[in-house]
Amino acid sequence: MYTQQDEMRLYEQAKHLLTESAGMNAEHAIDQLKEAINYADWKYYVQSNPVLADQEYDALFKLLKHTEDKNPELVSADSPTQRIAKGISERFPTVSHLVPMLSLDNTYNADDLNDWDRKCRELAGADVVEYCVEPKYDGASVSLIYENGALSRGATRGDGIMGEDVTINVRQIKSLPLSATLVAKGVEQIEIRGEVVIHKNVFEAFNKQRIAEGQPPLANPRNAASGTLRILDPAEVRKRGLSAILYHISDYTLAAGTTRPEGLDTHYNSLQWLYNMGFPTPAKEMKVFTHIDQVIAYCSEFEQQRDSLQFEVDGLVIKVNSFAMQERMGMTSHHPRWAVAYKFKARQATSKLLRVEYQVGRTGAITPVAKIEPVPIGGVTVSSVSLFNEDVVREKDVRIGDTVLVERAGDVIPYIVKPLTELRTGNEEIIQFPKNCPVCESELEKQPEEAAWRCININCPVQVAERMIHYVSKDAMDIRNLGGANIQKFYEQGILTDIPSIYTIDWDKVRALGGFGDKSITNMQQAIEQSKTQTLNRLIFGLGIRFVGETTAKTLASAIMNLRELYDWNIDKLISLEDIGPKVATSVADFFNREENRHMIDKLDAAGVNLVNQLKGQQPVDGALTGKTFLFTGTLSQFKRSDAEAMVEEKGGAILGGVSAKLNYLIVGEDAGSKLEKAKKLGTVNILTEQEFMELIKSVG
Ligand SMILES: NC(=O)c1ccc[n+]([C@@H]2O[C@H](COP(=O)([O-])OP(=O)(O)OC[C@H]3O[C@@H](n4cnc5c(N)ncnc54)[C@H](O)[C@@H]3O)[C@@H](O)[C@H]2O)c1
Ligand SMILES: [Zn+2]
Repeated sequence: MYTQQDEMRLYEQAKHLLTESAGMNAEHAIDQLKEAINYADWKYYVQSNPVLADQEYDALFKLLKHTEDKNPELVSADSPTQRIAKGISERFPTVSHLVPMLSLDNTYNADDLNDWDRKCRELAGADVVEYCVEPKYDGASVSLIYENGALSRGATRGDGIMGEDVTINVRQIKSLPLSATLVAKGVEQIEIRGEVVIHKNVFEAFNKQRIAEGQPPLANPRNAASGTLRILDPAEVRKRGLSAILYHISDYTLAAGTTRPEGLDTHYNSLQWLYNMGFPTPAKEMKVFTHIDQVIAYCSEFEQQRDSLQFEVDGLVIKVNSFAMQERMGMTSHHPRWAVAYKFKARQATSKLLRVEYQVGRTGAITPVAKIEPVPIGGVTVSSVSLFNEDVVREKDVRIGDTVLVERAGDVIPYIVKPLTELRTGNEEIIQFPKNCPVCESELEKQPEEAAWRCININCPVQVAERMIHYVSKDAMDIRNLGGANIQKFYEQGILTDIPSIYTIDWDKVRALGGFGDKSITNMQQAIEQSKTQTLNRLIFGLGIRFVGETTAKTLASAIMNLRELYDWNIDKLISLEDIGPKVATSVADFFNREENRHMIDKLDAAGVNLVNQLKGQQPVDGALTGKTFLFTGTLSQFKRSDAEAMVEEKGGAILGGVSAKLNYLIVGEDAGSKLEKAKKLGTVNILTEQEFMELIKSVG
């Protein structure tokens, strides 16, 4: 349909229109906009592979609408503002909708909503209009027909008049009832509309799989849902686990002599009515308000929770609640006048990848960072995006000069969803990973089973600084006041050189730097002094041995009396400890074999830092949990893992490093993996949720 040249030209045209359409002659602007929007629609609806971010598309659409409003004589019947997008592929038979399936009008802020409310009340001829507000699910719309109580047809929206008949795929959606007690209510036929969606977790797993198979990841759950709904193999559709949420009754026929079922008077009641029959509707999520101010307040409140929802929601839909009023208000050829979408702040944008920089971390791992043309996304300007490691660069096949789709969702750091390969000119450069450390020039190394290239020079300046920052961090030696910024500064000035030098800081030099008051110096000195008596496990963690996290550090600490004992531990002996596998054992043995590390430990010892396990040899705490063993797995949401472990230990319980016959309790958070599986297989472990764990702790007092 479009050649690659067309694609490149139209993309450039779209970008150009977004920034420079102001001075254009209206007729020319309209032609260009129509062309660009038609192209974006085709990519989006037919190929399920958008080239523009939604807000870019919406901005073009608005521009077209605005230009046409000012020049009504230039509006043509084929304008995207006059119809629903082209959404029909040739894969499925087409069917007509009983009632046109329209799009929604969009609003982006309180002003837009106020305008809409004013128009609404005018059209409805009422001072007060009741509004029903519900989530705008980001998926693919479907129309379902139930005849004599049974699901008889499922269709996509298509162009709004005709859709694709995807009945067989719709039947694979487990949350949709194949039959319902409609006949008993006198309903012979009903058309219900809703959104086919994909759970965020399912989407993530699906994209991982695609990447593993060498395919580009999909841009968002919406494209995944609409793509899946149009796969030709129903078994595959079933496997992908689609869900559906129904939000509208568009048509119904009653059996002769039946009166309208109670509930079919307002939107709110109709969705409750469906819900009570077993249909998945937003019955629990929707809210009714009588004033637009309440609607506006609810919209901004709801936007805050967007990340905690199971499904992607890109806004809220506000609907006039009364069916009689809806009828009076009618629709345009594009959208009903009685409903409007309030769209959340955009999270995606397209930009150009300018170059790649390489950062060196504490363990020497090299992280490629893409520098992109700055773009605003969700309220901040993004110009740097991590590419994580070489594998990710290769999997996504991003190149310098590529146009890339960037996403920034909530607290998640921005990432590149995909390069827009259809826009390549041929001048893009494959990203060449450096062979040498960008800081110290040492040759980089990569273990076959690892994703990251590393600088293994222990004296590499960035690593030295990062190691100190880790050493003082809260979960390690907890030296407050001496944070990352100070360490960086002292290191640059030669006041700090390595971890032991923290204990021999020349405070006169610090004073000479300026900017440090007596109080802040005293605070730092005290915190450093206190760190000398920290427990051995914190010291081991603070040393920054690769693969040694807080839990492994505890395991190691509790196996010894003095840190130097580890000099003699070989890999076999280390593996005999709970939760320590060959990878960790090799790293630990290697660390303690190195002369420079032993030298560092000597210096810490000389500075008075505790190397002894003071807890060992003491009677274990006698508490309600004495003799009981615990392990935490998955992402905990109610408490920090280290705090929960401390609670167990305070009551005499022990933390194990892995699942074995010795384990009594496994506490599972979100996304628990192999440990949970193993515990289930063993059958002897008590598996607790976080809530159940808290109850257990409370019950033992
Ligand atoms: N990035 C691109 O290149 C590109 C191209 C075309 C379209 N788009 C995006 O798609 C939008 C247009 O698509 P659209 O016509 O589907 O409009 P839309 O997504 O803005 O809103 C309409 C749709 O919302 C859905 N919806 C979800 N929850 C709903 C609820 N509770 N009640 C009613 N409807 C609900 C329905 O499927 C309905 O058709 C554009 O605004 C743009 O954001 C993007
Ligand atoms: Zn280096």
